[in-house]
Amino acid sequence: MRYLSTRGQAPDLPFCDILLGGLAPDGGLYLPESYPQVSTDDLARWRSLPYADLAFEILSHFIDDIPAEDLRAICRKTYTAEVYGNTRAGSDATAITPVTWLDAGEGSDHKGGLALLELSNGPTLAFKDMAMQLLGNLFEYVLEQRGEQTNILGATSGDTGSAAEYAMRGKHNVRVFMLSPHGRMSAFQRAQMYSLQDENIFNIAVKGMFDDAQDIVKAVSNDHAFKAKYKIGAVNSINWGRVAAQIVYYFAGYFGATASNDQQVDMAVPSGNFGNICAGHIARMMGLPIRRLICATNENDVLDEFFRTGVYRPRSSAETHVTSSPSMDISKASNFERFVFDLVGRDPAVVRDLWRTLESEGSFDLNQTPYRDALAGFGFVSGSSSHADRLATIRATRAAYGVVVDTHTADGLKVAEAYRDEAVPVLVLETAQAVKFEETIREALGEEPPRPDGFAHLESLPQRCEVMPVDVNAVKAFIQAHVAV
Ligand SMILES: Cc1ncc(COP(=O)(O)O)c(C=O)c1O
Ligand SMILES: N[C@@H](CCOP(=O)(O)O)C(=O)O
Repeated sequence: MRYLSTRGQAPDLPFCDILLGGLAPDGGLYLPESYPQVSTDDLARWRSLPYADLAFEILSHFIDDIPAEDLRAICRKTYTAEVYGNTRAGSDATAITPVTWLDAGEGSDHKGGLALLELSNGPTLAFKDMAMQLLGNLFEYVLEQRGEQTNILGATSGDTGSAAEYAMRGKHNVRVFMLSPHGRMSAFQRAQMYSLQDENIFNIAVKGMFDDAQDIVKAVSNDHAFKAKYKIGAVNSINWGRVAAQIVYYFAGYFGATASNDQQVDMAVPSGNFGNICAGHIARMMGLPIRRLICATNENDVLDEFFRTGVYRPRSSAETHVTSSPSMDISKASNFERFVFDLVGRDPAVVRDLWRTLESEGSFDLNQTPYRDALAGFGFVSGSSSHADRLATIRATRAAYGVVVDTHTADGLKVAEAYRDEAVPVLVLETAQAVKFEETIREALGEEPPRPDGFAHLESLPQRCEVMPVDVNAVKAFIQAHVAV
């Protein structure tokens, strides 16, 4: 399998060559040259596989430059009940991504039902662990094979950072430089990252929003000489490896919620950088019977606006709201470009044109183009959720089902309810555990959320972090000072 850039002006490369990088050299994002198609036989065979073996089956369609036995071993080492054991009471850790029915719906096919797909039982209690643990093991494998090192530069709004740092800490051939928005994350998220004392982990808090941090990552990635000299790698979802690993749980969730491969489901996805739902889009393009992908945003509703109106208008950092689902405080969703590439028939010239318009005019409008009608064929619907919605959903979910959900999952549930019907069940992707956002849970419920063992004194650990202005050169200088070349 070879990978091509959404902008069409970069060389096609095999998986291991794009694994360590971020943006393609032409500023686009890598995607497989075509999506593997799953047959009914594949679905039948995969239905009963353990998660690690399902991951191997799916990923081996995308990765043909790692020997099959090595890839299988990496998947089995990654997806264990020990690594993903932070489940809520009663959930089955061996499932890795258990499905919890809130309302089981009608009959054996759960028509009209509502379920959570638990994705946040890994080491940092957010769905980012699902891909990041695999990426850590893949990085280690490929770097060992090549005798190389990498310096990861990432941006986080709260969860990617800790997931990456936990996946990479202590690895001798990887350093992590992680940019986070100063003062914008929850106390738990800050403590998770800033309390790490490992020598290969560097936390940098920039005085801006997530989008400012992501712009710095992209600017460094576009400085090809710096990127090559300092061996800059990526762990954000601009890295194809992240998206590939996230495809797997759409299949696992589908199998967990259905009894036969003739059934359809809706999947509701709390969305920010569009990486998670982009993986769902690709699973659907591969033939997984997803009826609708429900894109749920918070008050930062650029994506919802696009799916409702056909107009894409990213907002500036000054216009980006600071919300109680802070990990989704994103107004320039990187992976949206991957979706648009598919929407415009995979024509990179059209993508280049749209992104030129975006740069010059600040938005693009698909309404007078054939792509507006094409959009309907991709199964997306959308909605947004506010602070008041979030609080009401957290309260209602606790009252009706006895389950405490986090603020992002609450956004997913709120929007899912608006689309729920009697035809299919809807799975809401549970993207984080409530304890990560305990201030808002306390506001909603007047009680502390459940705290898994091992996190008792997290916020009182000593923390270290470098604070910087939003300045690409300052970040480059920091990397230069900490990397010997
Ligand atoms: C808890 C949580 N939910 C949802 C999201 C949104 O996911 P994505 O950026 O892949 O759209 C994020 C991060 O982006 C997150 O950390
Ligand atoms: N919500 C993310 C933001 C970065 O998204 P990514 O999927 O591109 O890594 C976070 O919590 O950091």
